[in-house]
Amino acid sequence: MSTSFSSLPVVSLSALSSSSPKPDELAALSARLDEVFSTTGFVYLTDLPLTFNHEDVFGLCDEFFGANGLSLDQKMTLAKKTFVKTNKNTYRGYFPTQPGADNLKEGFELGTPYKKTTVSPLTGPKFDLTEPNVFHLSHAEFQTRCETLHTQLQALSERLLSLLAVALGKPASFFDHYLADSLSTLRLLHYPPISSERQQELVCTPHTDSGILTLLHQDPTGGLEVRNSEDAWIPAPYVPGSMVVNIGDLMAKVSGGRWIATYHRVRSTKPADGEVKGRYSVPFFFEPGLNCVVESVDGDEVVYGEHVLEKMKGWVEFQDVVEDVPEMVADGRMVVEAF
Ligand SMILES: O=C(O)CCC(=O)C(=O)O
Ligand SMILES: [Fe+2]
Repeated sequence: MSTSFSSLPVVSLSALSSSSPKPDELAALSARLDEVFSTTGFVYLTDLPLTFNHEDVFGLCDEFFGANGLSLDQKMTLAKKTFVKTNKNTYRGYFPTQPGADNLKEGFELGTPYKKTTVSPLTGPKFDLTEPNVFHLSHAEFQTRCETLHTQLQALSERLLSLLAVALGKPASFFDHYLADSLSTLRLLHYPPISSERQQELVCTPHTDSGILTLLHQDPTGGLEVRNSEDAWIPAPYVPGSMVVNIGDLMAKVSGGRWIATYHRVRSTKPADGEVKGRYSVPFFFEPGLNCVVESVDGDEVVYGEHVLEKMKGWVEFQDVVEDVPEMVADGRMVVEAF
């Protein structure tokens, strides 16, 4: 049950760093994650089993969006089809800031770096959620680092999921079928500094995340806020060395409402004098494969690809391309509504 928390809990993952983790430490970690996801839905995780520190992660943002990063023309060669009709990529790649939009951010998204061999019968070639990643030609080494970070965050998600399975009283392997052909997305985000003529309070409007788990790196700028059970917005400031991890809508349903998909938002912070960078954040959205049957503890089920296509109809960056979706998921939509 959501509580009137006034700060986010901090949980150490040091138990995962050992090559042979102690069973009692893993059991304690599983119980602690269950507790925080049942009460706040959000947690800072520290002692992360990643080879990337914050400097490495935000270095990727700087290489893409920073003063010495890609020009707007270069970024637009990677833009999704909604923004550049002649581009082929619909799901992965760049999205620019939208004039007049509530969410004032640009982003670059990549998926699991696997080589796909078949087109999904669910979406067909016209709208392909398993399309390859796109990178700028001069970015070979950047590509390797982005894809390695994706792989490490996927591996960490897998370990968190097995701890969460145990918390639900299921075998540690309960969520393993989520891992086949996973659609997980790594998103590099840049919130440009707000110009004085556009004093906008919110740069990312209140929402819950739609999927399973989100693992977020945020830079020291601050501005992330999380809503408690009394509808108060609680600041979630930068904690060095941590990631903010939260439950998505689908995982809340999988757990039968035991875990909470908590509303969150980002407020603009006043730029320091001479500040031109803005804010960087890097969410990793753990997502199952397109054909994965996601079953809740109450026995409801949905095919993940149908869930995500349904959600995309409400997302601004897919408005053009999702026109084709109703025919493609005609049967699946009924299942989604039931779930
Ligand atoms: O930028 C952030 O700190 C949060 C971003 C977010 O909530 C999202 O992309 O879903
Ligand atoms: Fe979010």
